[in-house]
Amino acid sequence: MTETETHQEIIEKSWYRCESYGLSHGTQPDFGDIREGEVSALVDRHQNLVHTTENEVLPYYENILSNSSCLIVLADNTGHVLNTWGASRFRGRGHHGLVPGHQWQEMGVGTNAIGTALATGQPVQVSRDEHFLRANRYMVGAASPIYDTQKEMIGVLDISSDAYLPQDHTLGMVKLMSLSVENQLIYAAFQQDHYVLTFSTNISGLDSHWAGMLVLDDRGIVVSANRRAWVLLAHDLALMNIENIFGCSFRELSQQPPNVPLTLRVFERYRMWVRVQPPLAPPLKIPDFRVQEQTVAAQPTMQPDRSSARAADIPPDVVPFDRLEHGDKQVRLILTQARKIIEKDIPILIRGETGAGKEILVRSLHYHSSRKRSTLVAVNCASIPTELVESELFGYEKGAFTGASAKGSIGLIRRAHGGTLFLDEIGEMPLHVQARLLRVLQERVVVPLGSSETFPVDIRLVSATNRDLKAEVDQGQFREDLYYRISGLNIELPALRNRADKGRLIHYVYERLQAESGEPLPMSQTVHDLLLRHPWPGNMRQLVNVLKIAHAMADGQQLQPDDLPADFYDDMTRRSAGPVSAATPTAAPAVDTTDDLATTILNLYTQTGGNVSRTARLAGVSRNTVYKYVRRQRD
Ligand SMILES: Nc1ncnc2c1ncn2[C@@H]1O[C@H](COP(=O)(O)OP(=O)(O)OP(=O)(O)O)[C@@H](O)[C@H]1O
Repeated sequence: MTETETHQEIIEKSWYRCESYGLSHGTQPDFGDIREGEVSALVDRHQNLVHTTENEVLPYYENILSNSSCLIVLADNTGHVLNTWGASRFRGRGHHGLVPGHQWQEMGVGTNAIGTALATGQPVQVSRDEHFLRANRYMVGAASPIYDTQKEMIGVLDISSDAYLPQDHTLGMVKLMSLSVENQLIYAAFQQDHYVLTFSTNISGLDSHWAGMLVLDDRGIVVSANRRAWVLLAHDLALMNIENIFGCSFRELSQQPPNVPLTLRVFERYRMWVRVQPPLAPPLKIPDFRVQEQTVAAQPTMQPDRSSARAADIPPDVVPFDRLEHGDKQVRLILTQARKIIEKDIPILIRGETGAGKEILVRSLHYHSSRKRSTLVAVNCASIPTELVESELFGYEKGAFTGASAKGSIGLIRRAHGGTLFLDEIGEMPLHVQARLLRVLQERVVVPLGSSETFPVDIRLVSATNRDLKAEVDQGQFREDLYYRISGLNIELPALRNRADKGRLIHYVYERLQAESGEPLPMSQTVHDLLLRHPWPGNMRQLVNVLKIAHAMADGQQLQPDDLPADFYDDMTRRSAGPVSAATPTAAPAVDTTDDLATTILNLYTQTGGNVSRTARLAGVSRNTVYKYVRRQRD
């Protein structure tokens, strides 16, 4: 939505969308069909958000809300209701659909406050006749999205009622409540060991949810900020030094008593009231140059896990360590080794085919290490243009070269200070950059481009490659001394097709996907067999993509072979025509056993109504092979 859009335009656009979804005014709402057991798993995954709303925000509105007949609804960012509070009269109308587990996206329910706020990313009020479906026209709703510090929408807060709601008042209140949830999430994540600076144009605003909020580490670097701060300061705040914002030294600011606000000029212009709250507990270590915390309001998307870290705490891009392996002894061994080594000052080099899960492994390793509170900086050396690799990695002084930012840059290596640096596709690093990296690893200091100053760094280094680096050393394309520096522990992550736990791993990935989409879908035995037999040249990445496509194609029905994409079968045909891949000389045969193949072919043959050509195409075998197995079955 653009800022200039009127309310009427927002509603009209939403109605258009509803028409394009094939809805008509008489359509009955479709709230999705999440099963009862899954509702509690859904709520569990968002317990931080639910808890914060219930305990930190709603009590402040109790007086106002207790006299009205409205219902407060919290939904996640897919429109699933997580919880409701308030009017029992309204709540009593069981048919209204505002109950945990029901999904309020426009696609199923038409224009409505939650769904339209989700679709536009903006607060919106939808009055009775503005609902697209007649079935919803008994109510009025006002909803406002909730964002995390990465500006990702994590949920929606809504006030709905079947009685009259004063429009401005209710929309204003729900906006304020969503800001309040955002602020509370930031507080909860940082107040223990960070400085929290609040600022506002007037002194009374300091206590309101409209105040800007900056989270500072103990050097005065901004590590997080609320949405108001971005609006009020209109600046890229990440990693800025507070001195550059308020023109006042961090020492001075941090020594200011928390209950005595002061006025300062922002960017040497506007005056603001500022208050600084020191950490509740003094920091144990001195972090440096941290990027924005990923833990704030992170939305875990996985099933409850068995690991020591609670699933609800694990960010969505981290696979719990004990879910990386599901019964493959080789993988278990390398995981055990890597977990021990990451705690020592020994670099790890991971070799593995593309998409085998190298980065996922590193994220999990970092997250389960003692450095989890510090930053993991993942750099794909192949994706940075050659001429920029050096400045990106090592940083630069202001004005170090034409086109350099006026502020200078600290570079990715220093960003990982106190944490982990992951250099993916290290084989792609140009030779002159390799020499510079070697010096950093030997001397443990970074010298930015155009500078003579040295900055000490404390990093754990993990590198990854899908090339044979030893061979590259022999050919003079990779420095031998660097090779030995980065390969303290050398591990090989096997290709998916060669993993002994392939079946269980496939199921785990599928379970994650179902949990993410909130739409459970059984998988037919034939699909399961086909997945097991596939050569997976793109490994885990390809598996995830294939499953996502199949899940979308299945339309809520059991996954069938026809739901799998065409190139999935192309791979199988290619494999049956020749060796799996030249890059995997040690590859085990992709077909697990002849029995599996026979079962798959016979199942497909039955499902296609005895169509030999389709069976051959779906199974990735020749027509003769199909005849052979069918005949064998008959005899
Ligand atoms: N153990 C796992 N469990 C669930 N999903 C996984 C796992 N490993 C990998 N994936 C999925 O596969 C995708 C690719 O994994 P990842 O990026 O770690 O591969 P990679 O080996 O680093 O690839 P490349 O060599 O291309 O950089 C991930 O985004 C994730 O979706």
